[in-house]
Amino acid sequence: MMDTRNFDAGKLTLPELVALIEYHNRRYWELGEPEIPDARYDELMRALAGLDPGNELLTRVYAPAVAGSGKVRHRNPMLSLDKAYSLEEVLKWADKYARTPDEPLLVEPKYDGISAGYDGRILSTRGDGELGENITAKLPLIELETAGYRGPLDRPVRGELVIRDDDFRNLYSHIYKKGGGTYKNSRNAVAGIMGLKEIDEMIAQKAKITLVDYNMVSFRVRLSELADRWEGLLAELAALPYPQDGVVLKLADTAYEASLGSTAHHPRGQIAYKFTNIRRTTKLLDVEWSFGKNCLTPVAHLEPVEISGTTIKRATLHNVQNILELGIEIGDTVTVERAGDVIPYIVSSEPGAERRSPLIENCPCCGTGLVRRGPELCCPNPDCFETELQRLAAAVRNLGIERLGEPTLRKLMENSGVKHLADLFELKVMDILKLEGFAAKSAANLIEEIQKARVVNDYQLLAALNIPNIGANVAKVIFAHTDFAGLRKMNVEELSAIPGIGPERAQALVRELAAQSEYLDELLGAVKLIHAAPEPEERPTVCFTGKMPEKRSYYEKLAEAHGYAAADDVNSHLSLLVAADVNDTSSKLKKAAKLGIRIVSLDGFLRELEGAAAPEPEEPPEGQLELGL
Ligand SMILES: NC(=O)c1ccc[n+]([C@@H]2O[C@H](COP(=O)([O-])OP(=O)(O)OC[C@H]3O[C@@H](n4cnc5c(N)ncnc54)[C@H](O)[C@@H]3O)[C@@H](O)[C@H]2O)c1
Ligand SMILES: [Zn+2]
Repeated sequence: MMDTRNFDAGKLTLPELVALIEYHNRRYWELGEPEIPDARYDELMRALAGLDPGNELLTRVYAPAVAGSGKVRHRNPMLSLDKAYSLEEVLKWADKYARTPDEPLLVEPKYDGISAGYDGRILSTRGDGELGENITAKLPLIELETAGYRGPLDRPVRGELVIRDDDFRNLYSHIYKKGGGTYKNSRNAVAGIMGLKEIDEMIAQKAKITLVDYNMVSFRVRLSELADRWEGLLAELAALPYPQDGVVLKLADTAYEASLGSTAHHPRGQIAYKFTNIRRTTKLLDVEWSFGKNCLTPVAHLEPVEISGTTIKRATLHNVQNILELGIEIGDTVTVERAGDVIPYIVSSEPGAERRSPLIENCPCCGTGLVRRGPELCCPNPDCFETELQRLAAAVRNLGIERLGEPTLRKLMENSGVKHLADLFELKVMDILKLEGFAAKSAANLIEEIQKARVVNDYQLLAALNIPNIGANVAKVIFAHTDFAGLRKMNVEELSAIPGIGPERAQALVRELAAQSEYLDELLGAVKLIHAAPEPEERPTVCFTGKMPEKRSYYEKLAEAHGYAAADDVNSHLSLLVAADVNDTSSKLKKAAKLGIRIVSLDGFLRELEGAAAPEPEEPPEGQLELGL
């Protein structure tokens, strides 16, 4: 294979171009790990268009793999967009179709996620443009945003599935995907989450996905004004809290736009201006290992470089595995990406003339030999000061104690013998006054804040134990099934049976609850616990019977996501029996009929969950469903 990164697109032969494009398609769409910036990829596409205008690679529409329940045929194809990389190219496109210099145009954000359509009943992805993937089951996790509305997906719409920048910062940038590593950007995270088969995994990953209507933000501009307003429009769009990789321009006269028709690849009356400056190359000056609550995170120090208006000096390298995979060393030339609001990160590297390894063997704090845990490098010393500080700071955040940041915690640990959360509750105003920078009033306020946190939700306290992958949301799921005393008695098997927990979390919980048992006793003695989670019995119960297209557990989790409790047996307390085949003669069906329990078909139940009162669809050919958009 030729060099896949350093090529001169204009000098490649046709077979070389095709091979390179196919290679990068695979990296981008199947692996979610592009090796080159989009603009470089599009250089290849342009070269191909020059050499072989009829090549089918030019018109093929791709989509990331998602876990759906079947194919959906779009009534109107969902196409891609033609691309431009400069204002000149945009103006050239507009001049071609404008009927007068004042032709009205719409300027919209180019949302960077997965294209999807909802017809009021079925949610599907773009897929290859004609056949999409049915992802209706994921509806409960998706919120619609359109002009003046944010809420459940309750109307037909075509738009982009994205993770809002604020949600990404809060939820996803720290989440580890299956098999290690974090989601590097919002687009990868949407694709990753939508690729999960089990809805409980999505819930456990706190999936929060927004379907933005393409029309939600749309500036109307005359062609004659476009050049003058261009920079201002870009700035205004960039300030919106959505991941974007460009700007979409459309002819505003929809009838005229439609009359121009489409190529097999894109509508003629629309074009995407793609940002090209989200990736820059610079030099890796050093790697600093910063402490986290469990492990060390490598942070790259860079020769300052400007990316879309911001000077970047640091970028995350995620973890040691990522460093090894990138083959990165200090002194290398690195490509840095800053997409949306995400912490800048390094995409690739080229060896520098003088290079040295960024890896370390001993803890920079306590000198203990570091160990690998999955993709991470961790200090195994339970008394390592910096690690303890991070764990305490995380616990303080979980309890929502205000005014107690890392610098103050550091001083408290250094001067007042504080080690754990429980020690904080023992602090007196005098202890705070001893620290530099505290007056009587602020010391008293801080103590008051700390004391307030003694009344605490059980899920906050569990999250404060810093057990890997057991955050507040997962803890809430657990306490919907048990309380703290119950939890401490549960074994791996019982815990794994809780939807959304699974064997790995269950093992970590059992191991850590035992390891931290003494500390936990002390902590429980110091706080007043609130058990606010709903009792499972209060929820309507549902039982499933018969052979279903997906695993039974899948439907149970879906039901649970809608507030049902799943039941294994039919008894008089059951609210609902869902049958794959209502005409079956299973004992569950007979029993339910005898007890007068409501029985519904699986399809009927799924529709109830979606809240759509649409009539039973006619059986479509080859299991394909028609999408009415
Ligand atoms: N870097 C790589 O190695 C590599 C490899 C393959 C593909 N790619 C990138 O993927 C692109 C091809 O993907 P694509 O065909 O999905 O194109 P695209 O995603 O760049 O643009 C088309 C899509 O934009 C979306 N869109 C967002 N906002 C919109 C709005 N306001 N109005 C209408 N549509 C809107 C729609 O989903 C539409 O299908 C290439 O141009 C390239 O940039 C990169
Ligand atoms: Zn250490």
